[in-house]
Amino acid sequence: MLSPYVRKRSIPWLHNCKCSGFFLVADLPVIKDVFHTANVLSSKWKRQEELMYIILYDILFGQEALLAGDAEKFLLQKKDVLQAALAKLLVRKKVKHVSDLMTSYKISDLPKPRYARVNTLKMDVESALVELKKQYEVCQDAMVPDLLIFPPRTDLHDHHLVKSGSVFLQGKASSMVAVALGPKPRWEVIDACASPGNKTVHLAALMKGNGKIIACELNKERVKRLKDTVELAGATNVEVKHEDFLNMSPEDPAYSKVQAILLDPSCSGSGTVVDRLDHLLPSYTAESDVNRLEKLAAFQRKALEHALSFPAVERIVYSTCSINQVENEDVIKSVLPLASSYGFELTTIFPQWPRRGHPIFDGSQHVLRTDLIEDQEGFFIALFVRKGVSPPVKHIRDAGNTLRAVQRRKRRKINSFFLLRTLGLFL
Ligand SMILES: C[S@@+](CC[C@H](N)C(=O)[O-])C[C@H]1O[C@@H](n2cnc3c(N)ncnc32)[C@H](O)[C@@H]1O
Repeated sequence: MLSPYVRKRSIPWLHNCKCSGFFLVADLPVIKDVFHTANVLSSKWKRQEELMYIILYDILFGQEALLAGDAEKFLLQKKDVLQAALAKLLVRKKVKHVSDLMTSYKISDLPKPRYARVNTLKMDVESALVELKKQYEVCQDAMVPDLLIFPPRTDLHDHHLVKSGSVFLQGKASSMVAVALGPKPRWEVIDACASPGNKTVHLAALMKGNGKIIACELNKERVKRLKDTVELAGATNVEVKHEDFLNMSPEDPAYSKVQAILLDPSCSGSGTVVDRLDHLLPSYTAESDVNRLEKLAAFQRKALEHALSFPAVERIVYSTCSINQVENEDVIKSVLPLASSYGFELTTIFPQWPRRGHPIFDGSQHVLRTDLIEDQEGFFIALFVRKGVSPPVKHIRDAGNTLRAVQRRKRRKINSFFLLRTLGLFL
């Protein structure tokens, strides 16, 4: 059953929620500040923090008549102090009405929701919702259909659906990548830098377990992790390869039917919270950071150019969990001429998403960014779609061979001419 404070408020992530009612989260900073200012909670009541929040909400803004238990009685006795604290808060935030209080809080102050993706290879979204609603307040994301949104701080780690691989704990930005690629069920797809495999198994689910996914991973230890994820997800259409993606030849007949590539290469991870502590490491220097970024960007560019050269590929999605332009827009900009020569164009993904790429090249609005603070992860996603016809690799090779043969014949003719002339001189 939903709690009495269920309401949908005008905060960004709830706009992405398919359901109509939701939690109090938008009011939570106000409630917390009132408690902090009033300083009325003994340690006994502090241990029941969440309950206190609900009751205080009802005392200040809700249905006081419904309050009956001990905790309610305790807070009702403190009503004057709590109302005075609220009045102080209005003065401090320089607003007149309680309704204006919310807007005085920065979005980054608001608690953030949790996400989990339903592995549709094992369970459909409806059944997952029914099962999870027994314990949690949950709704479906409006942009990524197999993604579920939970209230902040929901802990699903030990839930049986997570342990059995029916639900994966995957963030929204990360879940947008495979959806952006949009593979069809019978396609052949390469996941170029695959481990730990969250996007690999998402691809498998989107392809309904059909077709084939070649999941490539360079690092031996991480190959094991990838295999575990694939097994947990029950993704039987995945072939795991311990290989350097750059060594997978586009001319190899084994890849002649590959229609899509997901390229999520190693990156600085600056869009994830953990990486923001990098600068505290003893080895950190600004210079080492620049060198590291340059090396990463060089690899990312090379890998993207390599992906573009597969002859039958129609769609390539490039993503990073980095907020650095050098790993994102700069990489895309640098491959645009090559992409265009192969017939690829950047194509808009999730047009309803407001945060687009930095405007450093024509078409930067096609790519998207997610914000580290507001969206919890700083991701970058770009999609190339082949619109024109590119000469298959074999033809490029044949054309190259023909050119070289013509040049050889020309050289032979010239040599023969000089030979004859020289001979003529002597004859
Ligand atoms: C950002 S992680 C991929 C995360 C993965 N896509 C997911 O969503 O679970 C990048 C992975 O690429 C692997 N990698 C780096 N260079 C590679 C290469 N040349 N070929 C294949 N894999 C590579 C790394 O070992 C790492 O596991």
